[in-house]
Amino acid sequence: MLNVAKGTRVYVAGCGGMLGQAVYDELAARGAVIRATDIVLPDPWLALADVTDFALMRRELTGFAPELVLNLAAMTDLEECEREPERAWRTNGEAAENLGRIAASLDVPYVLISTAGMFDGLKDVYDDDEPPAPISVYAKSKVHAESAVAATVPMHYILRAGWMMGGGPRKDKKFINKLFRQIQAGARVLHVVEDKLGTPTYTVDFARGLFHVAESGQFGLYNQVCEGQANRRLVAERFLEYLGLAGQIELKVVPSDYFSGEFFAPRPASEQLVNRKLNERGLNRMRHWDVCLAEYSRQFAAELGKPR
Ligand SMILES: NC(=O)C1=CN([C@@H]2O[C@H](COP(=O)(O)OP(=O)(O)OC[C@H]3O[C@@H](n4cnc5c(N)ncnc54)[C@H](OP(=O)(O)O)[C@@H]3O)[C@@H](O)[C@H]2O)C=CC1
Ligand SMILES: Cc1cn([C@H]2C[C@H](O)[C@@H](COP(=O)(O)OP(=O)(O)O[C@H]3O[C@@H](C)C(=O)[C@@H](O)[C@H]3O)O2)c(=O)[nH]c1=O
Repeated sequence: MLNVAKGTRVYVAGCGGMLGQAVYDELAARGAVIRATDIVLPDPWLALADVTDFALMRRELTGFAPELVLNLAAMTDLEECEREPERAWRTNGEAAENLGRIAASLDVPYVLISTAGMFDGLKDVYDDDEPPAPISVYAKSKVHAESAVAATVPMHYILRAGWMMGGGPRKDKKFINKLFRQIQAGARVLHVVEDKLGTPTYTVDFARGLFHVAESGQFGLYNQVCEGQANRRLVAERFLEYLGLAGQIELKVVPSDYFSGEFFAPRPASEQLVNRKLNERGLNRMRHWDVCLAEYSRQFAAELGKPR
């Protein structure tokens, strides 16, 4: 059985983003030998490698001789995916499949990160075995990745995350940092939707859980989200509270139509997941999202105190 510890060789594609930071930190804490690559290089421990270049990735992986391959690389801006569907398809779909094939040819396990956002949202909560019904280019590309990897890579783990929170003010590209940037710019009112339901997922917990699953030898597809469920308004409310700004900044609830210009990609009304399989197999290491948000918010509170 794989034990990710001192000296274990781990290749991480797409490690320059939100989740990449937490994965790198976890691997570094374990003393693993890491090759972390991306197309953006915000840190010196990253090297350049584009996952859509099959020949390059084959050289990368063969040369490094990993014991485990993680693929975090994706286009995660849903609007960009709608605008550039071919690039989204190549990056999120085809490249995920190709990396899996290379890992399989090297006879090592492959971890692919997938998303809660691949359902039509007509149900309230989705467990691991619900058939996907993607409604956006992003979601369709991720469904392709899931099914191709499941069909062609024997030693695969596919882990589905929900609304990701992580990476801090420097790397977080999603809801928390989008709110924070408005706060930093002096907003006294934040407009937030209540008609989108999801399961926040803290990258720190996700990374720890990922290695726990990858060490289990129980290959397959898993939902891996924080405990509890939420809507965007609730997350914003708790975030303001943890920043000590409740009462100072107004939260105005608006329908999703309010954002139809900025966030024009279709998003399901619900992308709430439950970790049924992780629970059944005793592999669930995820805390409640609110506990995680309290912890995560400290990075933003510290930033508020700094001179700009
Ligand atoms: N963020 C979220 O809310 C969620 C994310 N996920 C999944 O989690 C995984 C990790 O994403 P996350 O860290 O959150 O998002 P990020 O966008 O922060 O990280 C993804 C990284 O992949 C990079 N990337 C894009 N294209 C390529 C390429 N061709 N070759 C190599 N790297 C590339 C991105 O660079 P660049 O910034 O230039 O695009 C980025 O640095 C992804 O598979 C994503 O689909 C699942 C659910 C929710
Ligand atoms: C900035 C802002 C957004 N919103 C809402 C509108 C919209 O529904 C949503 C957009 O925020 P985000 O960009 O964080 O969310 P989004 O792009 O929907 O996040 C998705 O990312 C990809 C990668 C996934 O895999 C999905 O599962 C999902 O997590 O938040 C507000 O309500 N108020 C605001 O001030």
